[in-house]
Amino acid sequence: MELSICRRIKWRARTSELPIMAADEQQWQVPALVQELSATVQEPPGRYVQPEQHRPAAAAAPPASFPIVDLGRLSSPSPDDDGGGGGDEAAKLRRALDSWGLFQVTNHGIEASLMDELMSASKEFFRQPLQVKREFSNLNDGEQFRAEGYGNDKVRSKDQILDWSDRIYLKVEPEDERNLALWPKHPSSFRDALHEFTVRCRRVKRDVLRAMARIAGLDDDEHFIDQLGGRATVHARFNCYPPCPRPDLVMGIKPHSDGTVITVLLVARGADGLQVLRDGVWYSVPSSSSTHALLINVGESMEVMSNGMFRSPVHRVVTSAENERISLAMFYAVDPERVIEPAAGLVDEKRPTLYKKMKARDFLVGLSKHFSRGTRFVDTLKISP
Ligand SMILES: O=C(O)CCC(=O)C(=O)O
Ligand SMILES: [Fe+2]
Repeated sequence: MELSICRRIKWRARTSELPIMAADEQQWQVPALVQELSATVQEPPGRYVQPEQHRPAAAAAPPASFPIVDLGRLSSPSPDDDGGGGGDEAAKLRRALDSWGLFQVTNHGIEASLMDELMSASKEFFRQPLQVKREFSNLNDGEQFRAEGYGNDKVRSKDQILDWSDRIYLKVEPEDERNLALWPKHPSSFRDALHEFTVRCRRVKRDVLRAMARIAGLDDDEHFIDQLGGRATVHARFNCYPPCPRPDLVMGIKPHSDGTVITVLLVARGADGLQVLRDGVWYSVPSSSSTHALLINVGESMEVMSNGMFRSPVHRVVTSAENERISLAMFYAVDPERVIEPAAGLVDEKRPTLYKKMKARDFLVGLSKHFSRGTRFVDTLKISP
């Protein structure tokens, strides 16, 4: 009884933006949940307000040529194949990789109904009362942070500007008892839909990585897939961006590039807000819900493995005063015990090794530090010519 009251008090402290108290030095590490703030405040608290130079000014309109790749055609080479596999689609993918590092895929074989079901189950999860969501909190005993679970990202310093979003972060592969224990049990459709989506996404990842190996000119189509290793991890990150009374002041997620090999992104119907940086300009990524396309973006591990041939794009999410945004990012990462390094086939006299190699486990540690600062970890691995 004592213990449960104590936990409740800690949790209450977390749900309102209390001033930092000397009596509780750790208070700043446990900020409010943004859903709670969204329902109660007229102005975002100071910790969420970006300095003027980082606020989201209006983004440029998306160019009409934003890349869309037909995955079915990409993975079944046609007679007019140019050697890159998948004919026209491979050429489109090559252009997408050279330009944006981010593209939509259609004809990916995942039913629209499964995608819709997973998005509605996620919405339903976030809509539940706090005490239900709390069962999956990413805080042990209300204060000890762990990556998996429901809540905020780790707060690393008192002056860190916080993102206007809450998230559920789950390890979906390897799918074992320990990881499954952290998956939400409510709503009842959540687990089944996530499991099914995880299984169906494997093929999407495989086909994209094969096509990328061919485009890179590697002898072995399976190179990038093999580099993931036997104990490769897949994390699912469900992002919830509640409406913000001042979208001009905050970031849903601050600029970052993903640390993955690739990320597969599923966005709920009609949810705008994702932007990608190119040549110093922010572009809105078109919302793809009507076509049930998936978005794919190159991660920093791939940037290293391809020796800089495929660049990982910096992206961010801006919020809206009216609409909530829900998205799911599936992060495909290298087995933590393996080393991430440029493919030997992509290193020669003309193109020397551009990135230092690093054990995937250490890479992850570096990444999470840089994520909270809004800087690119992969830049620290660059070898100057
Ligand atoms: O919500 C989105 O569309 C993007 C999310 C994202 O960039 C991430 O989770 O890494
Ligand atoms: Fe991202």
